[in-house]
Amino acid sequence: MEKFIVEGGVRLNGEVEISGAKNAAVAIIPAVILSDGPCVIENIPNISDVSVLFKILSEMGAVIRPINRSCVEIDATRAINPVVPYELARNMRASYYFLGALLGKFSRAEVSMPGGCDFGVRPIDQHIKGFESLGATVSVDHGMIDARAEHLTGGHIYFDVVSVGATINVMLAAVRAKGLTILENVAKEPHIVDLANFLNSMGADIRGAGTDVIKIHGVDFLHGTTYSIIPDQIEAGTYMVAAAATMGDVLIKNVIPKHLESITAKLIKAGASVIEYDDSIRVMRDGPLEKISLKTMPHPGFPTDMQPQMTTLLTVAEGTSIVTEGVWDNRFKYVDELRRMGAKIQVDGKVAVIEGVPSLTAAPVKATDLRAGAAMLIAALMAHGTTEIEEIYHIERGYEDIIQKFRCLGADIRKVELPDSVADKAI
Ligand SMILES: CC(=O)N[C@H]1[C@@H](OP(=O)(O)OP(=O)(O)OC[C@H]2O[C@@H](n3ccc(=O)[nH]c3=O)[C@H](O)[C@@H]2O)O[C@H](CO)[C@@H](O)[C@@H]1O
Ligand SMILES: C=C(OP(=O)(O)O)C(=O)O
Repeated sequence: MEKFIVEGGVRLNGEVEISGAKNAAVAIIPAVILSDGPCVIENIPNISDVSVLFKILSEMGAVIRPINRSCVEIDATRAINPVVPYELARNMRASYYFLGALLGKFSRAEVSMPGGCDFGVRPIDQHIKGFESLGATVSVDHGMIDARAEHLTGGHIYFDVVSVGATINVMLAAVRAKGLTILENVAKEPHIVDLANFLNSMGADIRGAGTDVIKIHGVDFLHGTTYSIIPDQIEAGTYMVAAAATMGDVLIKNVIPKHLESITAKLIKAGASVIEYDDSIRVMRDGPLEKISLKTMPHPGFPTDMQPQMTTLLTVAEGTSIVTEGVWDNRFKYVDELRRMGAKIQVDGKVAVIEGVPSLTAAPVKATDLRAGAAMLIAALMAHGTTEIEEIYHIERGYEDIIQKFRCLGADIRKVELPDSVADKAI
């Protein structure tokens, strides 16, 4: 068992470099299957979700050649087995992008139901609706999703809900389909635009990514490409909140400030100072935190993947803050962990009412999911005393070198590995 041990109370100070975006990387890596040539992908984050995707690709017959720490060449042109093994796919959400990519290339895909963070039900009806509109037949049996078609043809799909995953999956399937596909009510997140840019760099014809309507003219051939993934909006936002939470002064480098605007606006409202540069952003705080209200929304609204970090910051704001989760039904599970640290939070369905306390105190806590884990780290940095965080594998799904990055900012954090026998006795 591995844990993080954090001594709280240090003001973060210095510079941190943001890695490539997890949620763009996990779409772009499966998308390489669509290419008729090898692709070089730069700015790949070194996180466990990416390692799992590489394992899946290798098992399917692709050749992955590391060029340096954040750059690989992927040649998926050799025999690709259109079945994604259950044991790997169920570990993460984005494994289901192999459905769209395999269907788009071979008109056949068999992929296990995906895993990912547990926010209650995470349906895939909109993905299925999209595939069916392109002419595929989809069935779900024994935990495997089977999608197949004679050949895919363009379709007109109006999504019932704005879904990042469905937008990406149907885009992948449509890129080589015959004719025109129109997707309406699509997600507009930066990673949607990044995937479209990647596919277009291989010769796809996708227009409108980043707006509500995406139009895709199917093409017969996609050539290899070299492409650099955008910086991670959520990793950057996490360090922004950590700087504000610890009364720090941190320059966050390799970011796209436009992607951070909704986070910047809320931090300023809560009492932090934020200065934007071309590709970096500086966050400072030397006064008290003030209560705010926020609601998470699809992009360009405040991102749900920043909700736990921001809620954690507000535990020590003066007054009562209100955070409404507008995307997921059940994304406040981590609140019980914050309560162990002295936070005063009442949750009623999708609304959390946070009554600010003067400070948090250290306690043993666990990461209940990826961003909840990041929130525990922020809480631990704010708290008096030594906090131990368990189940850190969630955090490692999406944050590259998080310990080293926080240490460079002055944090006192270490990772310890307990032999299972010691861990068992401790339970
Ligand atoms: C790998 C990845 O990129 N994960 C992100 C992606 O997840 P993911 O792509 O799974 O999230 P979606 O955007 O699809 O989900 C948004 C909402 O739509 C609903 N829905 C979704 C699909 C569907 O077929 N039917 C349906 O009803 C969901 O229950 C949820 O309430 O976007 C979420 C919302 O920004 C983020 O929290 C996740 O970090
Ligand atoms: C929820 C997230 O990821 P996933 O969809 O991969 O579980 C996330 O990145 O915060």
